This record gives sequence, C-alpha cells and structure tokens, in this order.
Amino acid sequence: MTQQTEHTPMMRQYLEIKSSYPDAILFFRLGDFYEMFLDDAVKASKILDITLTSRGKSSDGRDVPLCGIPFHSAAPYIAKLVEAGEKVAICEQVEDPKSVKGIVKREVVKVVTPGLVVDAESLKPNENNYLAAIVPAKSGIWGFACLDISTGEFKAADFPDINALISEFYCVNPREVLLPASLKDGDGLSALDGPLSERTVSFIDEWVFELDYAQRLHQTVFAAPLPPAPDGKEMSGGALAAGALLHYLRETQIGGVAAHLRPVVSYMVNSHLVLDDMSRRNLELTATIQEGKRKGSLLWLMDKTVTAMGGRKLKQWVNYPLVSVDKIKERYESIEELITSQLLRDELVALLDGVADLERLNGRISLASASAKDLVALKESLARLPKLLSCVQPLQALLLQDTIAAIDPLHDVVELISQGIVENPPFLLRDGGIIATGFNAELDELRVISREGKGFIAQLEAREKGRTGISSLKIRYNKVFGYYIEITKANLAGIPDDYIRKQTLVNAERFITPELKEYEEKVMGAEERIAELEYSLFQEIRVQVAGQTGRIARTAESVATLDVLASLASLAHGLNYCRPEIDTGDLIEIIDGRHPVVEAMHVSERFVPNDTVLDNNENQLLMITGPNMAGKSTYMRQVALIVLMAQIGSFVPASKARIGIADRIFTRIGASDNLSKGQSTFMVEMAETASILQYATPSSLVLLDEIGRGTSTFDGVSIAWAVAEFLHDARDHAARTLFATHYHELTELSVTRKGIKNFNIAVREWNDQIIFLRQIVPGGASHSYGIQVARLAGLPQEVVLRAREILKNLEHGEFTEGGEPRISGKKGRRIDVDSSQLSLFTPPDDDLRNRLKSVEVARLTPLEALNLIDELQRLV
Ligand SMILES: Nc1ncnc2c1ncn2[C@@H]1O[C@H](COP(=O)(O)OP(=O)(O)OP(=O)(O)O)[C@@H](O)[C@H]1O
Repeated sequence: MTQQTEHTPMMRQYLEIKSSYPDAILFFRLGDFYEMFLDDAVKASKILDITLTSRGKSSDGRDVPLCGIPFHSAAPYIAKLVEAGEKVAICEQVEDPKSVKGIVKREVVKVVTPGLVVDAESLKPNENNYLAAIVPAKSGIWGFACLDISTGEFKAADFPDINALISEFYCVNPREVLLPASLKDGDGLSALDGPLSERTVSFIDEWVFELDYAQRLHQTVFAAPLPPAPDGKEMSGGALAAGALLHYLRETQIGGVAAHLRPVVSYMVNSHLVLDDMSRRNLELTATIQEGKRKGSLLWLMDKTVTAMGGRKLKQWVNYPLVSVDKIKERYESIEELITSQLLRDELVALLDGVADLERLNGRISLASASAKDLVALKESLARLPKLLSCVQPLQALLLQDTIAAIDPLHDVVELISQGIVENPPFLLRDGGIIATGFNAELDELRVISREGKGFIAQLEAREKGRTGISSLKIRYNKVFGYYIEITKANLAGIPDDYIRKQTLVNAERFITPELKEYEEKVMGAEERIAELEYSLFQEIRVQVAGQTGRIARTAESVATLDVLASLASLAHGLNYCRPEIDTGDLIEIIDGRHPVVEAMHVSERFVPNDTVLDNNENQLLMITGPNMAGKSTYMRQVALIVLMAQIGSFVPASKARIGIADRIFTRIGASDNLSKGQSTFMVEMAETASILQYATPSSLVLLDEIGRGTSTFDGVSIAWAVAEFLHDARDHAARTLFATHYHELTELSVTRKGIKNFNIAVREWNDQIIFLRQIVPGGASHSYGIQVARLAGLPQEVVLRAREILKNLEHGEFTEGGEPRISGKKGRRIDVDSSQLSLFTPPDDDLRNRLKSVEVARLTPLEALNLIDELQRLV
C-alpha cells in the first residue's frame, strides 16, 4: 500500500492488519458493513461495480478511498472477487462493541482464495477446484501437490522433468498455484509462464518448502507420516509441495486445517497411462480443441452420471486411464453385470439421481460454512441410501461388492438431523426457525413464552379498545420503540392517565404503558434468546455431524463410483459397445472400430467402421495414405480413443477388441500454433516429434499425422521418412504407430521394413468427382486428390485449373538444371483430369531411361556393353 494515511486509532489498526495480508483484499468489519480502504477499495469497487467514496484525508491531504458492502450479504461479493482471481481476507470484530471502550479488537478469521472456495455458487458441480503447489527439487525432479478443499482430496507426486510436470499441471488444471519465492525471477519459471497464466499465483517463503517442516505438518494434521512414493522410495519434491499446501491452509483457514481433508495420497507418472498435454488436447478428452468446450469431447460423450460426485469421478477416470489389467477387468466385470441387470440399474440410477453432492456438503460442514439447508440436503440424501443398498445388494462383481460394502447409511447422522432441524429451514442462520420442536426443552419453553406473549398483546389490544372506547386503537411494533399503542389525533381526548406519550406523528400519537413494556420484555427477551439458542444448537449439530466426515467421505466416494459404473454401463448398452479383452501383450486388434464422438455427433451420416491390427512385429507401423478429407485423422484418433477407453475401464465402440495395454499415448496431429510463445508452427511440430522419439517405448501407442508438412516438401519427406525409420528400427522406441502422410514416397518403406504396413482410405472416382468410402484398405494410395478436394471446398475455378496445370508440369518432370521443378511452366497446356501423384523422387533423366530401355541386352557383345556403360556414365 503506497498512500500515507491519517493515523486515527482505527486506521492504525486497519493498516497493521492489512500489512499481514498485502496480497488480499481486506474486508474490515465496521458495524453492519465490511469496509475496504485505499488500493483495496479502488480495486474492489471496480470489480464489484460499487460506489467508491472517501473517508477523511491522508496526511498528504489526499482523500482515503473507501467502499463497503453490508456484512449480511457479503457472500456474493466475496464470490465475485474470488472469481476475478482475488483473495479476500475477512476481518471481524472479535469483541462485543457494547462491552468495549475505544477501538474494538479485530482479527482476520479467514482468507478466501480462488483455490479454496467452498460455497456452491462459486464451484462447478462436476469439476474439482484445485489448489496446487509446485517446487523444483533435487536432481531435476519437480514436486507437485494439489488438494480440493471442497471435497477433501489431497495428492502429491514427483515428476522427472518440467515437461512431465506441465502435462500433469494441465490435467489437474488448478485454479490457484503456490510457488517458492525463489522462482519469482529465477530459472524455471519461463516454462511455466503459459501454464500459470490466468491463475492466481502466490509466492511462498522459501523456508516453507522444507522436508522436516512438511513431515511435521502432515504428522500434526493427520497423525500420520507423509507417505512414500508408490514405488516405496521417499517422495522428494511432492512432499515439499504437500507441506506448502498444508502451511497455506493453516494460514488461510486461521486456526485449523479442515477436518474432512484426507491425508496425502502419493502417485507417480507411470501409475497411469501417460498422456502429455498436447495429446490430451488432440484427442479432445475433456474439451474440444477448437473451442475448448465440453460438448464434443470424449468426457461429454461418456458422461451419463447423475450426481455431481459421479461427474467429477468420471472425469478423473478419463484423465487417469489405468495400466493394471486386474483393475481394468474389475471395472469391465461391474459394467457387464450392470448391463445385464437393466431393471436394477434403472432403479439404481433413479435412486442416485436424488443424492446431493455429499463430498461438498461434507466439506462445508467440516469448514463450518454449511447452512441448515445443507444439513437437510445431507439428511435427505443419506436417507435414500438404505433403499439404494437393498437395490444393489444382488450385485456380485468384486468392485461393485467392495464399493457397496463401503456405503454407510449413517443412520445416526440422519436421526440427529431429523430430530434437530425442521424439514424446510430458512437460508439464514441467525433468525431462528431452524431447530425442530422437541429437540431442546429450553427452546420449546421460550417458544411458548414468545407465543403466549404475542397472544397477550392481541388480548391487551382488545381490552384497551374496550377501556378507552377507541375502536381505531392499535398496538403496533417497530424496531426503535418496540411495542406501542397508537391513537389517532381525533381520539386523543379519551386516553387514560397511565398512558405514557412516546412519539407524536402528523395524525397520531404513540403511547406505552408499564404493562405493555413488561410483556414486551418477556416476548422480546424470549425471541432474542430463541435466536441465540437456535444458532448455538445448530452449531452443535453441525459440529457433531462434522465429527463423521470420514464416514461421509467414504460413502460419498462409493456413491460416486456406483454412479460412474452405472453411467459406463448405460453408455455401453445405449451405443452398442463391446467389452474388450485386455492383457499386457503387444497386440491391439479392433474389429469394426468406430470413432465414439464422430459417430455420436453426426448421427445423420452412417459411420463406417474399420478394423485395426497393431503389434510389435509385422504390424508395428501402419503407413496410412489417402486423399484429404478421406478420414485418416478420424481413423487414427478412433484407434487411440478405443485404447484409451479400454484402459479407462469402459467398453469400446467396436464389435470386438483386444487391447495390449499401452503405457503412453502420444499424438502429433495438426498444426498447433504456438506463435504467442515465440515458436513457429514447424518448431512446435518438431519439438513434439522429438519428445515422442525420446519417450516412446514398444508399449506406447503413437499417432503421427502429416509429420513434416510444416516445411518445404523435400525437407518434409526426408524428416518424415527418417522418423518412420527410427520408430521402426530403434528397438527401445519401436512403438505401435499410426503414421498418416500425404508423402506417397513413404509407402516404399514397407519394402525394406517388415514391421511397416501400408494402408489407405479408399475413395472412388466418378466424373472428376471423388466419393469418400471411409474404408481403410491395405496398400498405398496412388492419388492425393488435393485439387479435387480444394475444388469441393470452393477454391475459384481459375485457381483450380491453374493448379492442375502446374501439377501436370511437375508430373512431367520439368526441372531446372539445378533439379528444382520448373513449376510455372507454360500456361494453356491441356491437363489430364486423372493426373497421378507426382513422385518427388523421379529423376530428371529421361534420356538415360530411354537409352536404357532401348538396349537389347541379349544381343550386346561385351565390348558393346563396356561402350554402353561409358555412354551412360557420360549421360549421367
Ligand atoms: N469412418 C467414417 N465414417 C463416416 N464419416 C467419417 C469417417 N471417417 C471420417 N469421416 C468424416 O470425414 C471427415 C474428414 O475426416 P478426417 O478429418 O479424418 O480426414 P483426413 O483424411 O484426416 O483429412 P486431411 O488429410 O485433410 O486432414 C470428417 O468430418 C469425418 O466426420
């Protein structure tokens, strides 16, 4: 904060508190308002679109900017600031102003930050909201940890290099990130620039990222040591990052870490099928590549869940496909059983449909921000569980049984809430009307007093009307005077002596009597006490329920799993998917495979199914040629998606599939433009290819679409050729590969490489038109049909004709002395419609060919042969 201010005691208090929260907007409680001052006020008034005023002057004579919001309706304002990426520190009066002389004591009670919001309005139901920490650790390892305070999930891992870290970062997609302060201007951050943009980033003191500290914090919070990595070794970076998150939680939650937060779970890059960020985006797993929308993504297609928890869990399954055959089979088994038990599944889905977001309710309960409505929602959801349990009881599959066994209907919690809280409580907690009758004797008594008091006032009004003979006499109530008797001016003559005048209005006078005040005290006292008592009883109930967060979390988790399995069963059943066979072998065999999303999005067009065989032997690299628009990319993606779905544990769009587990899926598809990061399209293409060649293993699945197209044709073909050779020849990197290309020359690789097979996507020519058959067939394509497709796309006739002319020139081998094609040629040459593809490697030596063709070898004498060699040499 830069401004100088007049230092009234209150302002001094403000500045002192603010100095501990320099990067948060401080909500400073003043009576019924939260006030913001100085820079905070300027910033917040803009974001919140509220009036900026000023309060007094600073010592340099400038106004002190000020804005404020009513405390009882602060929630939407806080949400708006947090949505804009700001942190909000809530500073309350922690003493009763009535009992204090001078400045009342104030303290920050909570800091709300984008990664730590819990209110339902600020969160998307089927998305997690993560807070993450990143830290470079020793030997190039990067530590990463993230938690979702709204659900209690907490995990950490080490990543071998920054690229692996970044891939995971995008997958987790945290809203807020903590980094060690040393990264502020230091190395390593530039690679993180892209990932960190548009997220709230906080730099944390270096000392926080210490292993001892992390271990101590974890032990204190969870009464358990930090876990090792899944391979049994000590987590290095992940542990530090987890420690930083716990530290930050303590700082912002003031006084405690949420009870529902679960201990850290450690994981590793290869605990799952690994996908880098580009591949995730290319395969449109959770969002489309063009518009970043959910609709059109694999997740959109697969998601038939009916609860928010199920939606989030499915997203996690899609983001982390499995590599364990046993675990995958457990999921298949469950889906199969749920498909065959259709009636049961329908009933299960109907029961799940009414279950609220137990995970987030649990979070709000444990963080003491749950309303009475939240508790009732919890009760109503839990109350469905006994029926749900009896519905699923006949299911036999192992995973289903384990999941069902972990569901706890929490009868005690249901009973407590049913007895304690009315069926339909108000939203506000302080106005009473929450606690059910019969729950607390004192409360019931107070309610009787209050009711009777009100009845008495009605009686009193009638009595006073009789006594005074003034029929218009009324007993009324307002906040300033409490109860009073109102008499119009015309009737004032008849008022009794014991009436005490309180106020004069234009047309009436207001009076009180000692009797009225006595009753008022009783009623008002009772009502005040009722509100207080109800609030404290509510808090007691909430604390009791919060004591059960572990049980609620386990139940929520199981309900989510049931929802996901039922969703996968509905998907498979509805779209006629098959159960794959899965093993650790190298064979990927798909019969009648379909692209799940293209098939679902274009229902009017029949999707043509295709087969695939890939392995580590004779079908290791499929070289796919075919005209533009034929369906090469769709075909390649469909294979990757089928493998991915199979490893998610889902059935797949095919009539039969056998999937040898993939450790990673790599894709290099299309021209992703990275100009904003200062890299050319070609540079990005090559960088991605380099990373594939470095990390692919024989168990990987690689999709390469038009490698080399970002540069000159000769360079492009050469690079594509060498890449294909490498993927075939380099034993450690010989991944199962789909290689789509427009360079027909590459089909020649199959002659010398036994693992390379040519395929093309069939088209039929008809009257200078092409018809796409969408069928993948063995062999290389002979034509590109680029010009025909360009014409279909509406390129002007003139340009199309000229392109054909140039193509013809090229095909006729018109080259300059330097070997460059003389493509401009002469205009007006007649063009054959069926021009065949130019072979770039056709040598410009027709004379040589013609001479050779003319030789009749059988009739050559040895001397003539020698002469001929001499002549040919000269020709060359
Ligand atoms: N098997 C199929 N059945 C029906 N339609 C398909 C099939 N495969 C692809 N398509 C449709 O054909 C269109 C073109 O497919 P795709 O983009 O895969 O072609 P491509 O050969 O990769 O083209 P290009 O070389 O120009 O990138 C897509 O819009 C898709 O909807």
